[in-house]
Amino acid sequence: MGRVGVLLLNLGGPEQLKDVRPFLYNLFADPEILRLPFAWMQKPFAGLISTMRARTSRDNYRQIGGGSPLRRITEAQAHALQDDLQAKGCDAQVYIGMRYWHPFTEEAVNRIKQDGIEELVILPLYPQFSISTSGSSIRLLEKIWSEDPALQKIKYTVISSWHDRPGYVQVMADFLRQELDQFENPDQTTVFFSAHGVPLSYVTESGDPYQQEIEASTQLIMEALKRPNPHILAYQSRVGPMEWLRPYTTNVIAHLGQQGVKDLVVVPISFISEHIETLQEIDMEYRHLALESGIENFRRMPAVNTHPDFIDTLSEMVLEYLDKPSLRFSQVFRPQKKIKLYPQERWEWGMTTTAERWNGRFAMVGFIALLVELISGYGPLHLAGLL
Ligand SMILES: C=CC1=C(C)c2cc3[nH]c(cc4nc(cc5[nH]c(cc1n2)c(C)c5CCC(=O)O)C(CCC(=O)O)=C4C)c(C)c3C=C
Ligand SMILES: [Fe+2]
Repeated sequence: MGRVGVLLLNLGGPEQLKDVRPFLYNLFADPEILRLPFAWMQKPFAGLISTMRARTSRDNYRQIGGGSPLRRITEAQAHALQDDLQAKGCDAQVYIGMRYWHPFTEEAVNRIKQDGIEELVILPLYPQFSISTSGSSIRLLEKIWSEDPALQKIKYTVISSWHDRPGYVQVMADFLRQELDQFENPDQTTVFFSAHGVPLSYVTESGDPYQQEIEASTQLIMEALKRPNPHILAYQSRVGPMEWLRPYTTNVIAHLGQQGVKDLVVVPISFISEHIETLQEIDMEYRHLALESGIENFRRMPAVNTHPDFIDTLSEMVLEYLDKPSLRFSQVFRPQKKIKLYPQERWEWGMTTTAERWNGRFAMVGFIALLVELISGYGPLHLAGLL
């Protein structure tokens, strides 16, 4: 076996309040997160939306100490995984590649190259695959690989999804059981699985397997729990005006309260590390909503973070994939079709409907450009980095 590397992929999070806007810009500049009909719109829109969201987002990060703990936890996971692999006889180097903040994926790939890694296991730290998370990171790697012949010499494999790995399911069930045992009536407590949402069209139009994988994980965890608790699944963290996967966590919590549910344990199903969605959204916003709605005992299951059983699952997975035939970037799920936001049109001269429509669009672009400048103090060309 040549020099082995493991590349952990994650989203990244702002470490300080001043990082929030540029972090949001990176996130919204990704077409896998925010889909626009024309590529040239992406950067100006990312500038606009990141500026508009920055204040709310900063307030939320302020409430959890002024930044995301994601980097610290992912680094601790990487160290623990490296030690565990070593203990199992595999001398691997573990790297972290974040999609939207430091340490960026590009930095990790440079280190992998410098270290002369010959065999690489690529492991997204999202148990369930989504176009917007693992998919986006893998697309980026595919692009970096296609531009660098030195990388093409590395034997790599991708673990694109691990939502049904028995070790992951078991550790989630064990964590849930421990949390339930804190209640007076553990078997009657309602188990509330809360997953990060995605826009509905990702699933219905692009075939994102995310919802199906979330539902499968939920089912498997309940089976491994071997308890009779009522359980429900909902989706949190909706951003923007589009419809996202339903039901929404906020609606379900309020409804359960109205129905007389008193004991509720929230399981953050799509997260394996603590971050803003667990520490602020669930622990603060949803707790407040639950108590207001009549729920008396509200607890949240902690994320598995660096628990030895979880790290053991990760290292077993890495060792297994080193022995398997490799999964190439091109074999990872791709959207079945790009969402068409605008119908295809054929140009006609004269005062036709098509001309009217295009006039309207150009006027809208001009209006948005004006708004961008008013809100951010920079023109769209500045935000796009062209001036
Ligand atoms: C399974 C995990 C995640 C999915 C699916 C996902 C999709 C998704 N997210 C946004 C928008 C935002 N996400 C933000 C932060 C954030 N999201 C995830 C995970 C998933 N996102 C993580 C791990 C984080 C980082 C958290 C941290 O601690 O810093 C944010 C920024 C925070 C905020 O302002 O709320 C946004 C915005 C979209 C649009 C989307 C699917 C298309
Ligand atoms: Fe997100």
